[in-house]
Amino acid sequence: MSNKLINGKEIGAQIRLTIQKEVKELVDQGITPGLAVILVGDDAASHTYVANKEKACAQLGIYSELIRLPKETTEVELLAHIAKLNTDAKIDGILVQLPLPKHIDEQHVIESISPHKDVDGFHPVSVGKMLLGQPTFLPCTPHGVMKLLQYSNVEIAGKHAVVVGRSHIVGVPMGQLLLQQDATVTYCHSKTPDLAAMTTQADILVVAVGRAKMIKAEHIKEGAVVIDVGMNRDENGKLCGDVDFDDVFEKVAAITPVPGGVGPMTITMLLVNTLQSAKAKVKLA
Ligand SMILES: Nc1nc2c(c(=O)[nH]1)N[C@@H](CN(C=O)c1ccc(C(=O)N[C@@H](CCC(=O)O)C(=O)O)cc1)CN2
Repeated sequence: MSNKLINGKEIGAQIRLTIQKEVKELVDQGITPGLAVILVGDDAASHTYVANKEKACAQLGIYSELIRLPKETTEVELLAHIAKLNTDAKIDGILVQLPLPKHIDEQHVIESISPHKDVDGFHPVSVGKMLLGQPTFLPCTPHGVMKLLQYSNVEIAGKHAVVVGRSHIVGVPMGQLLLQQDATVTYCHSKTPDLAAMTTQADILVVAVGRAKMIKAEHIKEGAVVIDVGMNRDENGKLCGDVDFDDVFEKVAAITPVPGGVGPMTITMLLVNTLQSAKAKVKLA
């Protein structure tokens, strides 16, 4: 494999070994970290991600509970499940798989999760603490990207990082975490008039927009590090990122592939957060 590739599977596996060891230490003290995942509806991709989360928990010795609910589930019914999990001593982390069916208010659901069990890092309390640089649950995908950069020895301080995309889940926290590591950060989005003029200034380019292969060689500065958060299907139904991998490859210093880049790190960081939550419970007791 080319040394230009930032391999999320390998880096994730290294981190998972550490988690496994720490989980065992907790279990030896009589505490088993527990994660509850709620899946509403029948989105095929969500089913895959949730199955992968369950498998990863089982491999690392984390207790997991999957609550599958039909797509007709009302918001009130969903909130009742969350209320129970909020006070369930076996559960350290609660994750509601997104996206939710349209009739359910996502933000309302996120805000109903106890901040102590918010292993997704989406609750306003977690977001506020993250912005202030205080210890909290960091959102899994941006946190995973930071780990990829760290494990790949990519220097961040003093570099120009350009984030394309401004979702609350990825783009916005991504820029903040890079800023906290002393990058100069530029956000780009659908209203940015000349995208290439911005992205060609990036030493580190993070793309999280959900549009297959939209970033081409013309958007890249020679020697840039490119992180592709996209997860799309191309015209042949093959999984691909937001970056046209083949088009940019010659120009970049390093790049994450899709699959095998950021995706596996999202699940790894969920396990990190679940462990962190279980450890915090021990400290409180
Ligand atoms: N509550 C949440 N919902 C969603 C999140 C999230 O962080 N919290 N993120 C995404 C989906 N996601 C995790 O839930 C996720 C996406 C992709 C992968 C992954 O490992 N992808 C593989 C390819 C998998 C495949 O073959 O389809 C890869 O990139 O190698 C993991 C997790 C939206 N919802």
